[in-house]
Amino acid sequence: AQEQGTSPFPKHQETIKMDPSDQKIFTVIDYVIFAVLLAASMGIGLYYALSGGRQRTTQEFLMADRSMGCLPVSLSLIASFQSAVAIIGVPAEIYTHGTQYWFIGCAYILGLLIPAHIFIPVFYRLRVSSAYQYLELRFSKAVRICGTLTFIFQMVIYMGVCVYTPAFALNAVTGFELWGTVLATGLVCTLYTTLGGLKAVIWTDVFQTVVMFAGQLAVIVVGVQKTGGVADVWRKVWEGNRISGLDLNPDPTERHTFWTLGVGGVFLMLSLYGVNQAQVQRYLSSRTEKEAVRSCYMVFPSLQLALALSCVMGLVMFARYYMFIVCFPQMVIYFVMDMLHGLPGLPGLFIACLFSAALSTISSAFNSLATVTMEDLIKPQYPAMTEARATLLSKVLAMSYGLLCLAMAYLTHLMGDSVLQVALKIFGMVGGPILGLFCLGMFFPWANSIGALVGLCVGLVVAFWLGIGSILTRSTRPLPLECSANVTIAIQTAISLFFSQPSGLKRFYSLSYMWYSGFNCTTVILIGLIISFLTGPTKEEDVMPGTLYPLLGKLFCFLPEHLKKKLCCVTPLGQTVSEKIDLIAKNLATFIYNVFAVE
Ligand SMILES: CC(C)(CO)[C@@H](O)C(=O)NCCC(=O)O
Ligand code: NA
Repeated sequence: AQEQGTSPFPKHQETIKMDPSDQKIFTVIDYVIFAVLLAASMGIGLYYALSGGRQRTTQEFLMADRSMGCLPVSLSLIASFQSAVAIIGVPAEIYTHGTQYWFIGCAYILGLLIPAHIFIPVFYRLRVSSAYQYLELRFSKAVRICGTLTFIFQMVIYMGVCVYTPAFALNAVTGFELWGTVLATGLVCTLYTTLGGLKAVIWTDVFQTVVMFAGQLAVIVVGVQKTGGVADVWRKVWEGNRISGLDLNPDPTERHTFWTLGVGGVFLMLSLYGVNQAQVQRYLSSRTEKEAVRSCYMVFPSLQLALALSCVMGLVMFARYYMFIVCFPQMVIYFVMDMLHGLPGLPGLFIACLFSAALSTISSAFNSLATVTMEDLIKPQYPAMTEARATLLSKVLAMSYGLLCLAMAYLTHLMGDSVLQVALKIFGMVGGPILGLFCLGMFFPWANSIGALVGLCVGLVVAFWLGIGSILTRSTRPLPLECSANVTIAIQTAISLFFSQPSGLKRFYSLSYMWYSGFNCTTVILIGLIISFLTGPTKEEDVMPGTLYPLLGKLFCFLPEHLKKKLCCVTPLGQTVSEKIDLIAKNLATFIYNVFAVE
């Protein structure tokens, strides 16, 4: 064991291990608290399996009967993408690089206003059940399927990272059994998601978000006390240069600046809060459109609070261990255990906080994946399927994705330890092109189906070229694979030689990962528009009403009316036409399903 205060950190990660039985970090109360979290989540699942409509329709299982109020929806919205990755990763980031990352909070303003006033009205008024249904209404079936597959890909990798990260960090510090933890998380989550459907997912999210905040708050309060009070913490982080001013450096390769975080972050937020099925499904499960918009607004303060808590935790941690330059993610867990041991119940609360964060994210992933697989891939093929069958199948799907999640955790394990950057890179590399696809459809009436398809494909290829290139050219990282190290080195050197030759490309690869969403979104829009104009742009009259948002018309509001009409879509999207749109959408959807039923 290490001595406190003097040198808690050795150079090697393995030696930060604490033996739980040796130091008595966990008492009975801690285990009880953790068990209560799991039991309560299971209980909520069971409650919704046995009450209400008893999850006998897909409307209830996947859409929560479209009856949710704005408070549970808003807490559930922040829980979806706030996982243990953020709880561990953000303090580590603040510790190592200072508070610059905090400026991502600026991106929350536009990143939530735009979804609330552009994306939610479009999706809500079309009465879709999956965001990808929009792509079929606007473009074609092929675009819908490609969009769906891309989303599935994104969420499947992401949930592997989510379930693996807390288990790995805990294992490294407290000796918690790694695969036991992964299995427990995956199975508990699969069970309540499969039993209770979206209602259970949303209500467990509410409960878990509260636990998440409580755990972080406990660490901060105890941490500040043990490090000598607020003034002392402030003095140390100030002297340690951890309070960053606004960095206005326009260089796009600079990792974190106001521009990459505050502007690039808006695109990241749009891809998560605007078009990601997990979130769109929550908006659609709201009672009314107004409630959906209100819940989006309510995300703002909660998300700021979540960000503030994790940033402050990083600062307190710095005040405690300022003599060490870098911070491993596992160090955050070490810090927490160092602070909380000897205070029965609190270590358990923090473990519950970590798992709340993880559970609420993967449950959203399971349910949204089941939804898109059902609504976008299966139902259109078998439109005559009975409701009972469809519901059973949805449950089987939710469960299968749960098991797939365990497999993905294993894959993440092979890729080495992954934290904040990995998660945000996934959002940018796969979520960015999806965002581009929706923007292309909503804001550009000329875009056609071929343009959308080619745009998405090119966007994904460029995204992966950029993403993989950046990993391979920055080869200072230690190799994560122990087992087949030789083979890995050989392959890595070969690929990095291929990737790192021209110096212009090197600059391209070093683009800040915070720009990935914006860059990839733009690629899809540009390629989509070019291909659309080459293959014959769609006329505004031919676009299904209600699928367009007159963004260009609003941006160029100063132009004369006839020019605006010629240049861009000016179709109004008022509440008055919404019922008409509803009807057309429904008719068209029925028509499409009937066409496929005949085939
Ligand atoms: C999605 C953001 C950027 C919003 O602040 C944040 O929640 C975050 O950094 N998430 C990291 C991914 C995760 O926690 O799984
Ligand atoms: Na979460």
